[in-house]
Amino acid sequence: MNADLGSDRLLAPDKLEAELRAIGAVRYHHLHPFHKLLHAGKLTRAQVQAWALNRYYYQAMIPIKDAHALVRLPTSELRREWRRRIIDHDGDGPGKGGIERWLKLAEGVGLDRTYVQSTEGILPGTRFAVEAYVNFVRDRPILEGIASSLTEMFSPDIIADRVRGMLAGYSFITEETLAYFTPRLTQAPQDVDFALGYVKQHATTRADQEAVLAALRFKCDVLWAQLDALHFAYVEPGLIPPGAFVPEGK
Ligand SMILES: O=C(O)c1cc(C(=O)O)c2c(n1)C(=O)C(=O)c1cc(C(=O)O)[nH]c1-2
Repeated sequence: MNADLGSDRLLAPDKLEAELRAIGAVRYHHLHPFHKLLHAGKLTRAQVQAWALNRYYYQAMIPIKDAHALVRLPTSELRREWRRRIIDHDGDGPGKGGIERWLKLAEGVGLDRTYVQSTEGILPGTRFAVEAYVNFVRDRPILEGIASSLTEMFSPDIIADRVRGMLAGYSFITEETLAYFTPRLTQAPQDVDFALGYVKQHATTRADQEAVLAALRFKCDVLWAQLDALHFAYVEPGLIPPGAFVPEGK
């Protein structure tokens, strides 16, 4: 347990940032065994398909989560900033944006677009974890909602590792398939610049700061739980829940 937890002293903003980063170092999903297998080229094509299919649900729900945040931001300036995130994912026209690029990734690993979009085959664990994130941002104070996006502080490193590892490890993966990730390397730092600045400025009591830290821990759990569900169903022990995606040849 954090030794400072009992203290009611306000942390300096940079100390708060350091505490946030310390959470990522021990709880972010780069440490999950499923990601280690994925990035080391050690999964089968079927297991990579299961990952792409389930992760689609996360991607598809991110703009809905961001729309919940948007309505609670009080100024045009703040809403403009948050609106950009929705456009990043939904695009500013048909065939554009992150969700569309994720569908291309899913098709690139051999999945049918309509089946992926239906979300019929996703794991219950994926559905519940992603919904918990959307509901958290809808229901909790906006400061915590913004703080929960701060896992993105840690995503550029894992994305770079993932792209390198998957290109080296799987003959069926091309740079074009992984094109989803390229804009994320600039979008995520831009998201973080704003969200981290907001949190450092608006967490003005120790209780706020603890809530911000708890929000980031919660979000790490959301990401971790999705990979637990994938690992359990498709790696070890390999128990696929009724109704979930069954890869061909399984
Ligand atoms: O590839 C990844 O490991 C990863 C992680 C995260 C994250 O840390 O939540 C996001 C993304 N990717 C991503 O692509 C993305 O659009 C995104 C939005 C958010 C968010 O919480 O608003 N996280 C993430």
